[in-house]
Amino acid sequence: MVGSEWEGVTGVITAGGKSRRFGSDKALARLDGVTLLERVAASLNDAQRKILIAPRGSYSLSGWEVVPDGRPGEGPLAGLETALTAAGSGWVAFAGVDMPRLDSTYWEALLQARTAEAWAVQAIHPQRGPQPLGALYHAALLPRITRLLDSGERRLRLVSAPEQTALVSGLPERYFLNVNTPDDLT
Ligand SMILES: Nc1nc2c(ncn2[C@@H]2O[C@H](COP(=O)(O)OP(=O)(O)OP(=O)(O)O)[C@@H](O)[C@H]2O)c(=O)[nH]1
Ligand SMILES: [Mg+2]
Repeated sequence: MVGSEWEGVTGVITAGGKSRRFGSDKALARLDGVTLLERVAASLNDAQRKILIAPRGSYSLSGWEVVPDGRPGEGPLAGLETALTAAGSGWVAFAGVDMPRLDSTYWEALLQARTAEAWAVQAIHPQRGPQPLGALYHAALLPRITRLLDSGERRLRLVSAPEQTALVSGLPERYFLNVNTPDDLT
């Protein structure tokens, strides 16, 4: 059945950042006339449930539940903790607002790479390596993430142990566009 890999998958966009380097809210910046937030949301359109981690009232995105950060301002690792708590079970497809070239084909490649042992699935950028945003995470990771955060850790790339992370290589480089400054959009 077409799209069945999305069964039980929660699409999540983490959008609680301050866009300090961009200089204005990058979620609302446009690429080809469409906001970065709407572009990422479109890539996750086939997810069964859709959750936006952001302050209440900050964005309106039809069909998406808004869940505010449990630890506001503590970064995307904390955003993922909130997301996995809200999802409750199964897999979360976890995107940043600033990845406007993702599409459903990208996510489906990751969904197909899930294994029984893996609690995370990440794409490998040819130079930058495994990408912790634009990745899949299983709700079983929640205790580990809470432990990391409680111990003061904030680095998203430590989210999953390497032996529990399935990696996908060979995806087109355009998918990895990550908008941090206005120059990244030109
Ligand atoms: N939920 C949540 N998401 C966050 C938080 N901090 C960053 N993010 C998101 O994580 C993704 C990548 O983060 P960054 O590129 O550092 O974005 P940012 O923090 O807004 O930008 P800078 O201020 O320039 O670092 C973006 O989608 C951000 O919105 C946070 O505290 N909570
Ligand atoms: Mg940041």
